[in-house]
Amino acid sequence: MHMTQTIVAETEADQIIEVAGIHKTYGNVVTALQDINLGFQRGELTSLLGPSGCGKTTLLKIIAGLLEPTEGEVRVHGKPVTGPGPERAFVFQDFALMPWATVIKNAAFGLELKGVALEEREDRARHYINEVGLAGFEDKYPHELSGGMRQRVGLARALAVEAEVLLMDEPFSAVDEQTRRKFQEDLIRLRETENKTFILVTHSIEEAVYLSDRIVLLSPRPGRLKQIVAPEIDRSGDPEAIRRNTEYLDLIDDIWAGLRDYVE
Ligand SMILES: Nc1ncnc2c1ncn2[C@@H]1O[C@H](COP(=O)(O)OP(=O)(O)OP(=O)(O)O)[C@@H](O)[C@H]1O
Repeated sequence: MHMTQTIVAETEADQIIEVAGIHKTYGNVVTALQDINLGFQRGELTSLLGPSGCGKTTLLKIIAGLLEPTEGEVRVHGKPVTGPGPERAFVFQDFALMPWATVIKNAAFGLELKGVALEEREDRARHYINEVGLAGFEDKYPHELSGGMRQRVGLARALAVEAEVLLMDEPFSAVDEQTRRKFQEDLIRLRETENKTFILVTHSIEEAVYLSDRIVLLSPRPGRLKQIVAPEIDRSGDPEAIRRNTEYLDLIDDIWAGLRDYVE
């Protein structure tokens, strides 16, 4: 009895985001999401996975407060979301960097908006530029960087404002395979060192299994919760060894078998 109470208390304390009874209809015609109920814990990386058009991006934008649900609500620390907030940072797929500003200025931009003084914001931005593996590129401009590097600047910007929740829409889609792998490894490390809550949309089963504490599988439109999978993969070793790990490969097969019904 005592133990049960303790567990409940811890769960509530660590739950940052609650998605309650979300429905989303676009223009009274397209039902994108139906009856979505989910909780997100501190320090956990969740992937939203499902067939094209099932509402993954819609759900992410509703959590971000960029889109209003037709029914239901999202609560952050128990408070209903009415728009974007400082505890949630959306890392845009198209990077949303200012082309005329250097990496450090771009990374510090969120802090500038918050009114943080120049020296402090550049110190913090520098710290996160380092964290995302861009040390030495502080004075470069976006056009001098590769797609993957620009994406890292976006991530550094989100980390610098000290948002608790990082929302990423297909963060690895626009980069080559090598960059993608490196970025995935960095994200696993960041999740451990920063204790942030990551919610990301992906199309890749491999990526979801490789990165996630939890995978939320959505059904085809209207997107409903199909299954929640919690991969128990030991990620402490060599990243290449993880990709050959039988548990990792079996789980990919299982999820693929479940999704296959929809795509065939
Ligand atoms: N602004 C909009 N107006 C009307 N319909 C929309 C709008 N945005 C999205 N939709 C529709 O809602 C459904 C869900 O879209 P959403 O982009 O959330 O799916 P997704 O799972 O992220 O798709 P994908 O994997 O292809 O990126 C789709 O059928 C899409 O066409």
